[in-house]
Amino acid sequence: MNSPARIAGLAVLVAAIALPFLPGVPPYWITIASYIAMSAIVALGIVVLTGVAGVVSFGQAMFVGFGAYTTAILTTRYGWNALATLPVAILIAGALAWGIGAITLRLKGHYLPVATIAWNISFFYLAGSLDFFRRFDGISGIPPISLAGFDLSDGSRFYFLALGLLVAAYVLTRNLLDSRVGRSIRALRGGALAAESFGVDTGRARILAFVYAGVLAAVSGWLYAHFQRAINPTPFNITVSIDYLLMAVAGGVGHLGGAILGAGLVTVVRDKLQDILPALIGTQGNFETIVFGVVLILILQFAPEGLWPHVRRLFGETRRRPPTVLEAGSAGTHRAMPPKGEDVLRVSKLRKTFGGLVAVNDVSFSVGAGEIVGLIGPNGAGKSTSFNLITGVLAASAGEVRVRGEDITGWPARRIARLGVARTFQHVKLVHGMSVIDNVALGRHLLGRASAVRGALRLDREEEAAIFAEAHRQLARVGLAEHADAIASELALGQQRLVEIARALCLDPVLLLLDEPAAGLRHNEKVALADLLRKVRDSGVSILLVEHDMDFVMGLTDRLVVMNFGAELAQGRPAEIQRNPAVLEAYLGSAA
Ligand SMILES: Nc1ncnc2c1ncn2[C@@H]1O[C@H](COP(=O)(O)OP(=O)(O)OP(=O)(O)O)[C@@H](O)[C@H]1O
Repeated sequence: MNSPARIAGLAVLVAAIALPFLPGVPPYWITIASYIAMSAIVALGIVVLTGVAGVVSFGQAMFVGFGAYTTAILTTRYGWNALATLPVAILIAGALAWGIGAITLRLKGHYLPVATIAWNISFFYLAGSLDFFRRFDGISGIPPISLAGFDLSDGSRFYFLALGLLVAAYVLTRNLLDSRVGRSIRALRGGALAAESFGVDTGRARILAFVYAGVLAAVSGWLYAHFQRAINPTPFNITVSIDYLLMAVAGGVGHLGGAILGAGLVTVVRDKLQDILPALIGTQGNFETIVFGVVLILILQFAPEGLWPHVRRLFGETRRRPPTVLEAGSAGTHRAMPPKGEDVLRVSKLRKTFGGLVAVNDVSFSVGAGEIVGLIGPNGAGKSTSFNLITGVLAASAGEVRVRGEDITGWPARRIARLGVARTFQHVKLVHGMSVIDNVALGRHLLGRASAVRGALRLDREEEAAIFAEAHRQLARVGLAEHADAIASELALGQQRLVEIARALCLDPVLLLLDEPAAGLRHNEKVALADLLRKVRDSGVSILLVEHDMDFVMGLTDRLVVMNFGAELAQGRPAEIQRNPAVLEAYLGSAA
């Protein structure tokens, strides 16, 4: 438990607490340390938003402004106590972030960062133009934060308040990312399609990350207003937003520790350069901005992931271990399986066109309860497209898909997953930076309930224990128990396919769609996989399988559907299909 990294972290915290008590420490250092704490709170939000969720925002200073103006207006104009304005600042910033996020996060590519710039500039000029915000003169006379007669806006007391809020923000953020909702936010980068297929509302997860970052920024703004005791639009301008982003990037935008390191580094270096450069050059000017830019370019050139991974390596890697709770007892409830004979999946006249190309041409077939059906055909026959139509990844051009009698045509993937439809992908879609067991646990997203708040406050441990117990059980079923803590992308491709199967089994499916599950597996691994799939079938689960390995398919499936050029060519038992002249001609013949 007491890893060198943990001890180093505690040592930094103890040093931060001891700072004001050290003999000879000038008050100015305490002021700088307070600024670092305030900036680090904003940068922590950027780590969640940009580093984890992959949303680049150039507008975080605006949310700092929301927090600062809320408390400035409520305290100076309406006589509120400073402490009472904090929850209001959080609510207002959260609500505005939700609204802004709902509009802006629909934008793709570079339009999104550009939109955040536009919001920030608009806010700057709005605050600078409206009497309500006292224009560019700003609001002065903001009272200190006081608790039971203690002035908390003073020197080291303010520093401890800022440090306390930074520690709280750090712990809450770490807990959040380590929770069910956190996994869905972590899946946004690279794994959004797979996450949707397991019931994650990725649009909501993005907004949540945006709101969380906005709220942290507002808390920092609240502190700032009471520290400065006067505010105007300048510290909430786009240039300051860029500073916050640079802090996170220089520290390491994918790491919580990087936010604190980056905030410290940028604040101290900027401060030192402001002192040194005018003396060196002999004239006043914003030279530190130029040098600062060069230093940052060098950091990004030689440490593109920021400095944090290098610092962490000095103290040895620590990988967060998810709860290993095989002893946690119940792994959760299991879905009632459909009775034998029921059509779990019925596809009727399904059609998909891409421009002039008919990828799936009026295909009809069904999969019965507890049946393994193989969907085979030459390359480009339309198998994967059919999978994507059934699971809601693509919208059908015509036709109908029913799961257990329910017409699911046109449903989004995450809604279809709720019916117990789980899948793997032809091109493996795991969240690469996440551990194997976290990836598998994502498959159980729908069976959890814990909200972001419960996760951040660690009130979700019982549910997490059940989720991970099931994830470990399914990982052991596919023979990868010993790889639970590995990073998913470190595994061989065949093993990654097995992780996808474990993730799909975690959903407790009634219908499992496997796209080339045996590709990349060795012979004995294929035999083990076929055994597992038979057991899964025998437990009542229906399986639809796309596979090119004919020995694997013929030995495993109960029935086959053969496609060619998007159309259905034949259906029947494997032995019949092997003798079917049309199939031999179109597919097996060409393969021979
Ligand atoms: N998003 C897309 N846009 C345009 N064409 C597409 C798209 N997806 C698939 N296609 C085309 O649709 C046809 C069917 O492709 P699909 O991937 O479904 O075949 P497949 O049977 O799964 O092939 P393989 O065994 O090689 O994976 C192909 O001609 C393919 O190029």
